[in-house]
Amino acid sequence: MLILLDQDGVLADFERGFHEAWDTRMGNLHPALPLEQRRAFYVRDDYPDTYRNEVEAVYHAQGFYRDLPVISGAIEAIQALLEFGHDVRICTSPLNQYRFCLPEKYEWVERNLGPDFVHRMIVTKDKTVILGDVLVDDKPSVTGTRTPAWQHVIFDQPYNRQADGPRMTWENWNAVLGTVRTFDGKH
Ligand SMILES: Nc1ncnc2c1ncn2[C@H]1C[C@H](O)[C@@H](COP(=O)(O)O)O1
Ligand SMILES: [Mg+2]
Repeated sequence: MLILLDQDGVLADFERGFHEAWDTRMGNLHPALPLEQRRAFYVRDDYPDTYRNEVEAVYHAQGFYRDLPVISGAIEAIQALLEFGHDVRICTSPLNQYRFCLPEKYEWVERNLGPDFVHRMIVTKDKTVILGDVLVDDKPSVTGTRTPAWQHVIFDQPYNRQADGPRMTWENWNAVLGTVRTFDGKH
């Protein structure tokens, strides 16, 4: 299978990175919301409007994307997927404020998956134009200009539990991906 893996919220722990950076900068005024209480996909939508600039300043800051921790189990699962013979690519959308986000996404992949994996990165604002059998993504609804070729498998996070469809974690990935149909109609 051609497997597209989203980066933030699937491989890189955006939530933990945000939580720690927010508590360092702003914790004395408004403690970070515990992950289990996050409900909106965009973190800014779970904080009071008055803090919108401060929320954005956290993930616009230099070093934020580069230093995100790895989601537990992701690296081992990718190695296993490659050993099974799957074609694994990272499919990620940069922020419009791309100055630090874009190069740091590449740095993150080089640091955590090795320099060869950088060749497997697909950076796009519209994931629906990318070919694949499956897109594993934490966003509850991935939309764009086309009808996607891939099947969306939701990577389980507290803020996407309202969405229907197959859900994956780095514990159950083998069973969930086993249910995905490929372009040829084969499992
Ligand atoms: N939970 C989020 N809140 C705010 N912004 C987010 C969140 N998750 C991702 N983003 C931003 C930052 C990323 O650069 C892009 C999407 O990245 P992707 O690798 O496609 O998940 O959106
Ligand atoms: Mg994501």
